[in-house]
Amino acid sequence: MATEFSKRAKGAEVKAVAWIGRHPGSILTPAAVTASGLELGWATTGGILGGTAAGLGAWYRAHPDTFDRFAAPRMRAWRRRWVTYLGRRWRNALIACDLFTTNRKTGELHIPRLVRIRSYSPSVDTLYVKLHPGQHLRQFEAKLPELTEALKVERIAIERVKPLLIALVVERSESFTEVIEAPEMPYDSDAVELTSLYVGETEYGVDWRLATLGQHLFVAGTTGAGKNSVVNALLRGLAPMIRDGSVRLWICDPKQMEFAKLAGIAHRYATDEGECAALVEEYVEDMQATQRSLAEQGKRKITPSPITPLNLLILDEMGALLAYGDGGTARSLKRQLALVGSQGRATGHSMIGLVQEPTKDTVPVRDLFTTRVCLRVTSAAHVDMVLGENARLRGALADEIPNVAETSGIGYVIRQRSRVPMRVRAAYVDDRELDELVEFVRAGWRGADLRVVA
Ligand SMILES: Nc1ncnc2c1ncn2[C@@H]1O[C@H](COP(=O)(O)OP(=O)(O)OP(=O)(O)O)[C@@H](O)[C@H]1O
Repeated sequence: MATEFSKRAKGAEVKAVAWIGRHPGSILTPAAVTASGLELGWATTGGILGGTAAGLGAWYRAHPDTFDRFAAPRMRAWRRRWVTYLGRRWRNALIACDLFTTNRKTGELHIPRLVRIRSYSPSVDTLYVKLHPGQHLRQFEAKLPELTEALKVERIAIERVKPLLIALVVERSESFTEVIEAPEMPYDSDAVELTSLYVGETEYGVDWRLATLGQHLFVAGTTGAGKNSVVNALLRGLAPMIRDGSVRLWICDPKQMEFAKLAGIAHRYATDEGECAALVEEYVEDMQATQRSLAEQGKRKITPSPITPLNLLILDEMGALLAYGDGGTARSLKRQLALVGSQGRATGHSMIGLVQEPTKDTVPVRDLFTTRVCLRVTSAAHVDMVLGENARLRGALADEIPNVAETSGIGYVIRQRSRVPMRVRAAYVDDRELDELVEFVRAGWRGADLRVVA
């Protein structure tokens, strides 16, 4: 560095010019407003500014989807940059945490600079930070608890982007502090919306809904993360259709814990590895029979009814089924699941796969699933394995969810259109509400051919 040879620090005017070079908007925006005021008149300029604000307001009200996708993240990032992390606050936090270097000759402090802020969601910001030579990600890692307090945020995670560039993923606040109540069960099958079933809430304070028809759902989360609550919330929403035989449950339950309650209302229910393999085989045969029947009738897809039901295959402990079994069974299971993944959507054969830990055995099949949910996991690497590349960098801090009961059911999904992670919480279905579901279904049971394999 040139400054190593001189005791003088860079001039303030040089720093100011460099700063303006990095933030051209800070000069160009006021300059454009002034030029417009002088050229077009102040009334016209006020009108343009007011019109822009009114336009944004109208967009916000009329089209929440596109506004939240395009405008909100940019406006939020801008506000965070200039209001929340502006100058002194950032500088003081890094000095307090000892995260700077000092020029030995001039005594000048080199504070890592915030080069970019992305604010994909209301509760998470990603801060791209340029390090100075001599600094390393490890120093930041060691100081994360102090930095979290200094910036007054909930949690910070860290990623290396490239040499001398790191990203701090800052979770500003916890969106979910209360347990979300189990959804009501609709009474009539007609009231069930198969493409939009209530599962819980999102960090935006709106319903978190998932489709079952035409979709395959993958839920990852360590033990106690609340995987079952995602499934049970969906099943409560489907209750009348299960009762009427328009939805059939095929359950592989090696653990025989919570889903054991559902054995009595399942079309097929299996526990050990051999039975599960037989169940999946039968499920695939059912799918192929439906394919033939659709071809004969010249139809492209089914409309769920007791004659052509939606068949929901629930695989608990998918990792155990795919990894620990004898090689031959696991291989055949993978082949069958690949068939369901690629062909089941038109025939009304949907899968829900639950895994405790994404491993090399579960990762290949993961791509068969159209919707993926990552609840609390034990390793940072698991997040991208479940949700896709850079999901953690964009704010999916599923490995940072504290390992306490109060966080069960909290996780992340990728928003379909923007590919940005969204923090969600599943509603909690307790034992009594699960019993209620079973009773409701059994009371008016019209599901044909009830047979428990276990
Ligand atoms: N959505 C939720 N909201 C609040 N608490 C929940 C939620 N889901 C689960 N819990 C709590 O967490 C506990 C563990 O949940 P659950 O057994 O569903 O986890 P899991 O991920 O299925 O674990 P495992 O893989 O061991 O079965 C539950 O007994 C309950 O107390």
